[in-house]
Amino acid sequence: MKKRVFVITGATGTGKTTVSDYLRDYYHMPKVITHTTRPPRKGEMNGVDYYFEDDTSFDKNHYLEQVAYSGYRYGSSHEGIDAGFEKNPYITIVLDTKGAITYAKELGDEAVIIFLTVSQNEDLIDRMTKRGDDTVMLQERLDSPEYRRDLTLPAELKNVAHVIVNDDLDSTKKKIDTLVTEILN
Ligand SMILES: Nc1ncnc2c1ncn2[C@@H]1O[C@H](COP(=O)(O)OP(=O)(O)OP(=O)(O)O)[C@@H](O)[C@H]1O
Ligand SMILES: Nc1nc2c(ncn2[C@@H]2O[C@H](COP(=O)(O)O)[C@@H](O)[C@H]2O)c(=O)[nH]1
Repeated sequence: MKKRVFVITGATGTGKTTVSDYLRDYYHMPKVITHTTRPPRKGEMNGVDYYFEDDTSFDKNHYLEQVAYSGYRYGSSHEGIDAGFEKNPYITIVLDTKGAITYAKELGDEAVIIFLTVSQNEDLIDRMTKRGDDTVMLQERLDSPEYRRDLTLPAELKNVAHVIVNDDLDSTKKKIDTLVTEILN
């Protein structure tokens, strides 16, 4: 059985975590917990949503890739990926588009890249506000080059990523079901 990592990418608020949680809950794909220096949002837990790090502890891990996003550091560790694959041949991870490009290059067709987008970018602000994002951090994020960059499918992922418009969650789940069936059979 060929190993696969389902990489969910796209702009903030497009629903990457929601889709990755769906793959974990309905397809029993272990979710790779990544590392960040960003402070936790309300309700987020260390070891569940992220490994929350400071600059010193962040540097102690061994990363397949790491990025800066809106002023904070994020990275996916070899240890986290290996731990996922020890449990199951199919795993899932949430990454920005820079990370997704690295996965596509490093892992080839072992990485199944799913790029999420929405029809109206304004909806993303609404979603993040409803999610309870801190207003100052939200504004910083909207002003960041990474946020703007991830609104568009990068050239490196054209003809590589499966693009899903996540306006309606039920229809997104159906598209994910079709894709998973296609890849796993
Ligand atoms: N199709 C949808 N319609 C409306 N709300 C949605 C939809 N999909 C997800 N959401 C909601 O939008 C919010 C953002 O979703 P989520 O946290 O999954 O996004 P994300 O891409 O992981 O964001 P980030 O990159 O900032 O972590 C959540 O509150 C989620 O419940
Ligand atoms: N390249 C990587 N991107 C990551 C990683 N962990 C999370 N992310 C992405 O960062 C942004 C911001 O995340 P948020 O939780 O602060 O909203 C988002 O696009 C995530 O997908 C990682 O290890 N590597």
